[in-house]
Amino acid sequence: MEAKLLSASSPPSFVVHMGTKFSRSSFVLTSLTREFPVFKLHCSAGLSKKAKKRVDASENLTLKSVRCSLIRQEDSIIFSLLERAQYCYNENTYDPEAFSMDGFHGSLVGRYTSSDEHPFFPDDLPNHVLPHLENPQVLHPIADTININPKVWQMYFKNIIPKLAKEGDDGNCRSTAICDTMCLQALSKRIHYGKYVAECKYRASPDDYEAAIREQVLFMSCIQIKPVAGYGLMINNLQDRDRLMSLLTYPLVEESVKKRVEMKTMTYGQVVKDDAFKDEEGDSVYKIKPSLVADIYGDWIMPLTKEVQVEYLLRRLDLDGSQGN
Ligand SMILES: O=C(O)C(=O)C[C@]1(C(=O)O)C=C[C@@H](O)C=C1
Repeated sequence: MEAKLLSASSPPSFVVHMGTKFSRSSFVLTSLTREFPVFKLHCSAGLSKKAKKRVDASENLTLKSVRCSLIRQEDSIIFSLLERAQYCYNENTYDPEAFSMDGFHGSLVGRYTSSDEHPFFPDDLPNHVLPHLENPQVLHPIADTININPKVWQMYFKNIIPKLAKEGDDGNCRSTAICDTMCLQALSKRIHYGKYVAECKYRASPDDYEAAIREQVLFMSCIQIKPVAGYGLMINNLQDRDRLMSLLTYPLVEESVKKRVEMKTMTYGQVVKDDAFKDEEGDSVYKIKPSLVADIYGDWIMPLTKEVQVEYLLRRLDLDGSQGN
């Protein structure tokens, strides 16, 4: 991958070019505020008319296979966090005024066409560069309307970066932008996998889920439509309100996820060179605190994954009674 840090005058921004043999495209990181920088994606190349239809036939939708995918994604998340942790906060990365380049309009190789990728800026998407890869429709079509990336973005810059990156500036704005992109994409993908998890759970126990979904939808309509007259009904449904969440929550699985990511972070993040890299007591030195990643999973990644599951399930039944797949 060719990577260059460029800058634009309109709008001023950070840019990473990613060239492939098919196209030359790039990625722009701009910032509206210091806390919550803004990525912008553009792409100029178009689809070839002769391109063959590409279909992904590899899907295997069972809770076991989806959980295997979540486990594999832990590696991407841990590695991208480890990469990001080597740089300081680097405020300039997020400052649209810090660099400028006349007439630049950046773009990134076509992403977000797959059902397991979610754009951070859906209104500003580039044209596809590569022929579209069709995924089998395994989710209810309502899945396309669920995108909680604004929360992922906020969580990353507000809750993860301050704990992950040292304060200060080491001048590596380009690498910082690339690492942020990798982290955000890995986190977003993992969290939105909640749609697949939810679909598996629904298919395994449709009656239980349907009852819990209907109760929750009823509870929500009570709050919205009859906050006072429906008070008694609300109290009854209050007990049911969390039924959907408790149905899809597996505390033991969550504990083992946290334990596993902590162990993986110890393994992948251990500084392995010679004794010089051990601290005074001779203990191992880690690039990031292993418990930090376990905490990020426990406090953010798994709760947001569950939020996606709830969002999906609430829309999974349409109220006319017709269902998806
Ligand atoms: O594995 C599941 O059943 C999931 O729903 C995924 C997940 C997770 O985010 O890792 C979320 C909720 C469960 O309590 C356990 C794990």
